[in-house]
Amino acid sequence: MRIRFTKMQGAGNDFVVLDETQGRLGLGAAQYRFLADRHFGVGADQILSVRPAPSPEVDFEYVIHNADGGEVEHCGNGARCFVRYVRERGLTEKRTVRVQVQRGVIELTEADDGRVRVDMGAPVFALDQVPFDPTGLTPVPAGATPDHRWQLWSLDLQPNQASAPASQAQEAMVNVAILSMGNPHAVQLVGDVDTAPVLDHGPLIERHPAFPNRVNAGFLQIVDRGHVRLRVYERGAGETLACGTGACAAVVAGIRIGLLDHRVDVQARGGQLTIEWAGGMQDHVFMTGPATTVFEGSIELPDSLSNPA
Ligand SMILES: N[C@H](CCC[C@H](N)C(=O)O)C(=O)O
Repeated sequence: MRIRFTKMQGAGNDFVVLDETQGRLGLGAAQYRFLADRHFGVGADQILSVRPAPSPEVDFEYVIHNADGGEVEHCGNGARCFVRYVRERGLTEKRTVRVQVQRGVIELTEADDGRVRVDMGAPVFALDQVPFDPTGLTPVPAGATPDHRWQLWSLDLQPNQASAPASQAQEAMVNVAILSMGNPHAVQLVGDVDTAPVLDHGPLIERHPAFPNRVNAGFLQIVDRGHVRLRVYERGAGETLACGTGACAAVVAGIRIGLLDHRVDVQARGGQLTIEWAGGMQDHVFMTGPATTVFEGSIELPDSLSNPA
């Protein structure tokens, strides 16, 4: 089957976007993995599907699959590309678009300067909704350091000696803040993102048994109360050049710990995002950033992929 696609990126987080407004393509995990494959397919961190509104309250449905083929609840950088896509293709004239995602409804607005502002919804801190199972884990004592005003958890990163190469088989204890932006995040403070063990510890955190649905692992460097640097080892995709929900989770964690103001510029490896959160448990998080169409194309999906994965 040959399908058409649009390649897009938001701060370097890249996507294959599929127009399913005229009907479903009926793709499965193996076909999403193929599209995301940077050698045999198109190459992307996530695959975004644009679908018709499932109810009169919204304008579209937005479905996200990670590079590993798994469907996920939310994608912030993808949301900005979504609104750029539907406006560029004339699928809507609206400047503010309401979109149904797995976690609920989000509002996307294309600003005059070409950036896109997304209402990312409220963060979720209830551990069972992340989900996160603290059984057997050690809570970091609140006040352990002057800036720890929020419960962090110590994770024991026992690499699987059998699979981890000797260079990576380092035991480690990391203190993480746990929250959800619709998708799960574990954020830790580091002194320098450039030297943080993102590729060593990222996979160990992603698959830590305390996260029944796995987790996105954020490495947050505080520059000052209005500026941070961030790297994210994403669930189902590995380290990406930017992670929108990860930027939201990291800034929310920094504000709750008492280290950040309510509007923060986040410098990711692929670009800059601006995150705003007033700090109330019901307050929504707002993200502003770029969205770019890179190219359009078509690709033949091998018939062998159509068999159930
Ligand atoms: N890897 C994420 C989904 C994509 C999130 C990220 N690309 C963003 O911009 O928010 C997860 O499994 O929850």
